Amino acid sequence: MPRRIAYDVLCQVLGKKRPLDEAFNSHPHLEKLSPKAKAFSRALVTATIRNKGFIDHLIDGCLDKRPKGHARNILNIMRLGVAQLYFMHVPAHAAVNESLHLTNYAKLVQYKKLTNAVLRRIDREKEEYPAEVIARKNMPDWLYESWENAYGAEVAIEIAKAHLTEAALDITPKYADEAEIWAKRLNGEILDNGSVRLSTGGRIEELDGYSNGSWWVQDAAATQAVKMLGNVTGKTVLDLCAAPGGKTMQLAAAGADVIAVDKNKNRLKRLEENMERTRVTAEVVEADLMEWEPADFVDAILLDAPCTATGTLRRHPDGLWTKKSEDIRAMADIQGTLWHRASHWVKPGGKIVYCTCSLQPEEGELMLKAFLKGHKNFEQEGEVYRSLPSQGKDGFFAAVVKKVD
Ligand SMILES: C[S@@+](CC[C@H](N)C(=O)[O-])C[C@H]1O[C@@H](n2cnc3c(N)ncnc32)[C@H](O)[C@@H]1O
Repeated sequence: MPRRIAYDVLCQVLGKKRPLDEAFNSHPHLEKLSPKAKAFSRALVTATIRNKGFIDHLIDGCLDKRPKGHARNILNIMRLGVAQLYFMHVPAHAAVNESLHLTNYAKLVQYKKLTNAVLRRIDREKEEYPAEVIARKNMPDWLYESWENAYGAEVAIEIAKAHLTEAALDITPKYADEAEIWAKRLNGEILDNGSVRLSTGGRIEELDGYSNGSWWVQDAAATQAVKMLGNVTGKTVLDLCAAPGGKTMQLAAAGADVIAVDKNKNRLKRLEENMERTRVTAEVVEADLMEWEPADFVDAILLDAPCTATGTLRRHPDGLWTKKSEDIRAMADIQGTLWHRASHWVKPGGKIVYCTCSLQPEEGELMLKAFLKGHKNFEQEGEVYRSLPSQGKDGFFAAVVKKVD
């Protein structure tokens, strides 16, 4: 059963470009699995997607040509088999036999012999590959080349290598001076920005301090944007593209009067739940920022714009295969429009922090350059913030601009 679910989810993600979290969590038979089987199923499909480029390289080496149409799904069975052999420490006989059973489930029994031959050959020829080789093969060329262009070859390969493992779990304590307490209680370490990095496994909801809202999950890099606004106590801050509310909670906990705007109802529901749990308040507005406007000017704005999210692929490796290079231009257009609209809503002397969790300069450094060129009534304040997964944080960009008149 766990492998069947992994197979179904893999077909959904690679075939239908459905997000992994959504496809996995909505699988109709998920609740029939024990917690252990559920964890195995999730780990298997994630390892397969994370290492798909390398796995396909091995499979392609055993095939004259890839099957077409529905038969293409046999590749997904082989992929899951190779992932078990290479990345899941499953004994070879179990990985192969379970994959052969899957051919019945997938109505692809005519490929049983081929699947057996491919998996046995890959197991026989199994060798240790350098991390660089696996990492590079896992990255689509368009994406890897964009990082080479932006950060140079040495950094690009380090970024790719960072994607071989899952990202750490960072939490933001509601009160900054409680970082030490939570680091001790949750067996974590305090990072240079004040986040606590957890080594504890298990369900987040069951960890000490979660249910009473003493902290929330937020990558260390993502905490930077709010900090760049400086002291927000008593200031009215528009939190644009706010859901599910990581930065809303940060702003509200720091004493700002927050107006949190987002157009996604479901994500706003999560924002409301998050605020209730952490006992912070904000005015919540469900609206499309392409049309909505605030009633008054505000002291400051945080624009956490929608983006390609190529900085969070360690957590969401499905993005490697669901995103395309054309998405960058489309996102940059939206980001430019949102930033331009926001530029009308801040008081003179007020600041806008623009941020994205993308590694693409078009959505970060180049977007800032274009904004400054087109908005002479704003000037950049301080240095930009740019983090990379190779530094152990999500890829993130943030810049502050100030309205000068
Ligand atoms: C990067 S996420 C925001 C994360 C959030 N700031 C946090 O810290 O938890 C981007 C958000 O932009 C929202 N969004 C995208 N386009 C929008 C629009 N035109 N109007 C309002 N919200 C939009 C999405 O619904 C999504 O929740």
